[in-house]
Amino acid sequence: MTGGQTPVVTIEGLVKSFDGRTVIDNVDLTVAPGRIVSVIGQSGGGKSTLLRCVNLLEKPDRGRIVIAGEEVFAGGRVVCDDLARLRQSVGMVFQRFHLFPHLTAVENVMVAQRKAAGVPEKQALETAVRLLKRVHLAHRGLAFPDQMSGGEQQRVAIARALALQPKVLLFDEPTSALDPESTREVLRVMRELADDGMTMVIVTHEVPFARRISDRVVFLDGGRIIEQGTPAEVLDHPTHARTREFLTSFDEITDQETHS
Ligand SMILES: Nc1ncnc2c1ncn2[C@@H]1O[C@H](COP(=O)(O)OP(=O)(O)OP(=O)(O)O)[C@@H](O)[C@H]1O
Repeated sequence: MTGGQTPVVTIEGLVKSFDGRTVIDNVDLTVAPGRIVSVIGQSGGGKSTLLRCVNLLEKPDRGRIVIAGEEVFAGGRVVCDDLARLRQSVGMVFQRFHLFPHLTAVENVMVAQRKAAGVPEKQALETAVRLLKRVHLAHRGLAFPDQMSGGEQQRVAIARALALQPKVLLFDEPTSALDPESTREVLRVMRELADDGMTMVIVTHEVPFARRISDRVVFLDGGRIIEQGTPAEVLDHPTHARTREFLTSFDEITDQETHS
């Protein structure tokens, strides 16, 4: 339910193929303001491709995408006249942080604001300092990426995305390259963003985290949404055999880790 508010993300009948192989197969998805949607599923199920289509890093074959009321893809073509502006509205946090290695944390958060949004230097600096504080990195502003842990780098990447005042943040497995301590730090920041009302779509293998944070969980398999619902519906009472299989394999991995 969107409660009458314009959805931040609307996807209708999305189709994407690579080399004649369909990897997103007629997907519909709506994300209302302030909602957290987690997308789970087996490797290769199309989760990253789905996210990358939302901000048109991948061009879909068919379907319709509307971001905050503005149609950006329809009738098989991009209808957004300003992709840079779209990518400000639709922030993305990747598995590997993609920071500039020759820039400090502060500079990494400033650079997108300066280049993409033309923000004056003083204002970009103030925003960077404020956002590094928000991700609990006030003390690391002058560090370069290779002097930071993976969790610190990922939090800088989150601050960088926030600096462009996105309407929605897309997270593509943000913790899968991190150790447990770094994972905890990043998940804490994501939970705080959720508490502050940020709209988020999260592709994750962290099922317990998805359960805690999400309003809705979507199970994507073979490019199709097999089922979706509240975390309790999808994770505790899955109706589809593929979802049950996925969750069982996940439980087995967790058990092995717990007992090793
Ligand atoms: N640029 C590309 N060219 C060709 N095939 C691609 C491309 N990107 C993705 N694919 C294929 O599309 C399918 C879906 O990939 P995708 O990365 O979206 O899945 P995923 O669910 O995110 O997987 P994972 O959990 O392993 O990241 C895979 O079979 C993948 O090999």
